[in-house]
Amino acid sequence: MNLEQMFYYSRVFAKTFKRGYIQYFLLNPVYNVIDAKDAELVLNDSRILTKGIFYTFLHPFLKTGLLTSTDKKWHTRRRLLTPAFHFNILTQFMETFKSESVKFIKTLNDILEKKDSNGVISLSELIPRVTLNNVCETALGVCLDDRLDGDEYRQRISEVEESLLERLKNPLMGFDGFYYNCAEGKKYLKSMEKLHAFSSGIIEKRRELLSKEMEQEDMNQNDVDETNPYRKRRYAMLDTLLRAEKDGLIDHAGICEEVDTFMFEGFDTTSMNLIFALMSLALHPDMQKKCYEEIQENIQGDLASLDTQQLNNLKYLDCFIKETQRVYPSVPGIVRECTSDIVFGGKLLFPKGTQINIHIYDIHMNPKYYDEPERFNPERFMAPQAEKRHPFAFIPFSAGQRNCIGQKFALMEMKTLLVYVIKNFELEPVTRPEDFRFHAGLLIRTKTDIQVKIRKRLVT
Ligand code: HEM
Repeated sequence: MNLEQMFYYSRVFAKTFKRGYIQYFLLNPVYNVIDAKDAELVLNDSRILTKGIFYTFLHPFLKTGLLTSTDKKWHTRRRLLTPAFHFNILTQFMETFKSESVKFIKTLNDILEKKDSNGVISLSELIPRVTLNNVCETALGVCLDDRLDGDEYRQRISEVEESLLERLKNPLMGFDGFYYNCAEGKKYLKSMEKLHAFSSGIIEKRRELLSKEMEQEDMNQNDVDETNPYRKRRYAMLDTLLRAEKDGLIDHAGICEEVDTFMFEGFDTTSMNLIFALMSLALHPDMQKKCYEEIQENIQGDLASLDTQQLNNLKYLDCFIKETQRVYPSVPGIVRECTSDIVFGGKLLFPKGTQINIHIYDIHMNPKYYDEPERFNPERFMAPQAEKRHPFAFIPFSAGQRNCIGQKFALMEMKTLLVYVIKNFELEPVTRPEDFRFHAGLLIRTKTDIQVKIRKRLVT
């Protein structure tokens, strides 16, 4: 079975079985969750915080950073890193999100000015550059340049994903002994070297910048939060880790695994979400118009003073992004493993080793929670419809203790870019959902290049 068929048959199973169903992977039972009630039981259960076997395939790349670690290590790291995503820190990132958006608008204008331009742009090519720059400049505090080539990094990430997908296609490849002796496994380890060299370059650069900054500031006097002088000041993600290293709370290897994790989790997820949001805006001119009018109503003047409060006032845009995440969830499924025998609701026994595959995609497409689930309709996220819905029927960022630590970051970043694009351009469709098929993988993927046509917006 190829990866497109794998994606397709998972959907067929969901429609056929309606509640959960069981399969086997590498001799372990896999319980497939396609209902919000079951997802709630699993995601809220503190006995099931360990990630599934599939995540061990990522260990040579991410080692055991926040995404892949478990037990005490995960708790300690999550506690250490949570303050780095506090609202006060995120608001400081607005300036970067805005300047990256300005650069993106300039790129689009340059494309339009080219003599033979027909205004068609490849979102799949352009958007990942913006999101990788954003995560590097904010969470990691480093600008990409010739020494740190973002295009090369993205190329290596695609190779890693391809090698990992080979393991999904062929059950024999699931066994480490077999995989790492095959050409595919060797290629995977080779790509690792380049990726790790890239993240080490980032850490080295930030270490240099930080020590200069620390020399300049009087730590004892300035190391407090202005809003509460009794609390320690918060730092962005990599600075938090470098400071924790000084206090002996993490070592260099630990910092490397977290930087790899945040780069991997932080840019492609947001890219896919933005790509499908822009495609959906192009496909639905009426919704695009509503977003534009809302922006005009709430954000007067130019966008230089755009702030988080103004973004929060854009209620329709928020629903539009949610609907994009429902129909095109960047992470279509997540897997947990039972590390002991677990009984659910007094009747369902999951033996130790059971993999629990939570199909976010199928939960979002479940007609029990969404009328005409295939129809793209942002209004379904407005009150009172949204309030009546099961809270686990919409889980693009997962939920419970191991939910996405970067969700507020991602939403702020996406809203900022969308406001800039909608204010400056009108979008027309080029790629339509019927032109592509998804394939199974870590993220929602299609082989088709996703394109839209842009036209400069005439201010009326
Ligand atoms: C639209 C964008 C995003 C989506 C849809 C998304 C989705 C998710 C999901 C579903 C998970 C759970 C994964 C699992 O259990 O296997 C997750 C975890 C995680 N995400 Fe995100 N994510 C996004 C953006 C980000 C960003 C921008 C960052 C960092 C800057 C980030 C960092 C992480 C990390 C570190 C974890 C692991 C958390 C833990 O296990 O404690 N994500 N994300």
